[in-house]
Amino acid sequence: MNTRQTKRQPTGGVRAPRGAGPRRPAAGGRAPERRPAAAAGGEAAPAALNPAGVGRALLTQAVQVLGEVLTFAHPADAVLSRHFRENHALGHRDRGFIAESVYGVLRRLRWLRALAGGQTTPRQLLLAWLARGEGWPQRYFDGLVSVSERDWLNGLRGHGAENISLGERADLPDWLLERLLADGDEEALLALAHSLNRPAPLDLRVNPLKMSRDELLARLRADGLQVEPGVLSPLAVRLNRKPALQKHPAFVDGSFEVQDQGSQLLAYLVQPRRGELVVDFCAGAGGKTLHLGALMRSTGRLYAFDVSERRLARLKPRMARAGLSNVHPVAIAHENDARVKRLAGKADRVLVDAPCSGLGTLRRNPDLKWRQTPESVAEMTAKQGAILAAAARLVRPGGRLVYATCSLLAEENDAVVDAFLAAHPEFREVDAGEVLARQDIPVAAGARLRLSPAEQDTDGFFAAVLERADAHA
Ligand SMILES: C[S@@+](CC[C@H](N)C(=O)[O-])C[C@H]1O[C@@H](n2cnc3c(N)ncnc32)[C@H](O)[C@@H]1O
Repeated sequence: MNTRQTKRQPTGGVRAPRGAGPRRPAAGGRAPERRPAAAAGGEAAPAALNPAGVGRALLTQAVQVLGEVLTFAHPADAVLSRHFRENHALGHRDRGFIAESVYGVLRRLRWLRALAGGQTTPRQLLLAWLARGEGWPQRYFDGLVSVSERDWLNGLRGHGAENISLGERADLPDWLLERLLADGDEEALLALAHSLNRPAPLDLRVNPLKMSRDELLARLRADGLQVEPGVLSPLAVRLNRKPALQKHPAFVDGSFEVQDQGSQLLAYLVQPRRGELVVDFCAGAGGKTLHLGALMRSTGRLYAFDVSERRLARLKPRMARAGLSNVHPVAIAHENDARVKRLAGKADRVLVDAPCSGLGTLRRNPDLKWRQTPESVAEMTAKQGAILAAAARLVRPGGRLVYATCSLLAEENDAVVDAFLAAHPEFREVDAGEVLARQDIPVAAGARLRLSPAEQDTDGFFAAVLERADAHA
């Protein structure tokens, strides 16, 4: 189940430095500066480090973590977080090397296996990633690998793209490839797959109750950060790097949150007004709740439902930091809980940010493509239909219901909405693109919002806006 960009990141920052601090050879083949011994976190001596600053011990550690991640028993970010907690003396760059290597292999796993051929060990996958994905020249491996590994790596370097299947080039399992290729456009599929294999940028959402976007931009620039206003969401700020921001005074005082720009558009589809009764049905740790509460200027009542008490517990300090007094977190047992039914027909607006496969967030969670299965997706779609139907009962006549996922699969998106509309003639669909255009949000969204990293450089999102007929209509 996916909770999107609300997770604390494995390296200890608000966002992971996936893709930060490159250890590739610099352009022209110049090796990066050797870092000081003190930054090596656990390495024996600077002499043991290669020009990329990696020694045998660090490489072995990365292989060990990768081996655990590749069992797919736990999400990759949880495995990494645990490893870093247990090895708290590890320096920032070493954490970066381990996290980037693990995510690099996860992103390109099928391609790496095709290059390496046959059964591959985690160590072989990691070495193949460094040689072919990161572009390490042979001399970087001196002292790190055995003679036979060196010969094996040399063999890999000559391996081209011939005889590589579409699934290997796209780095997707066959079942997912088939679903995403439903319209047969291989070029579009590869563009999407490649965009999903790039690390995501870091987006912030300014809290309009605390400061304006221009103020936040000025403040971050004064701190030497390169920031730009987001092009989609009126509250978004995009950074070109991923600094650890959780101790930044403007984060601590609730002036901003970390939130993907695509995710920010969902609150504008709900479009809550001051004084209304609004329900965030699957609130989790409150990524969207905080945005909705701020758009309501902390007035009215905003219920934050979720079946996970643990996630709702993470919402509480965030609400306090954001200065919101209109949010009411409610842990429910299931979508038909009595605490839900009490609000039947009373809500002005309901958001269903449904539990989903999370396949739109592969830039951040590349292991999901290997962890999800057709069976897990089928289970999810049944749940989504049940949650949407239960949430719809809360909507008052004339009220609005927004269904959203961060999935790219039609069965979790259009199929759920189409089935709902067929069974609920009292609801009609409203054009999502028009709802956004009326708020001066320039997204060529279409009747149903569809965002993808290939098109908008956001996570993959889907949303449909539904309205219940007025009692007098
Ligand atoms: C995509 S996540 C929500 C993310 C959240 N809205 C945010 O912006 O951070 C889906 C959430 O649905 C919750 N969930 C799963 N089954 C549910 C149910 N039957 N009723 C309500 N929430 C449910 C999960 O616990 C999870 O937190």
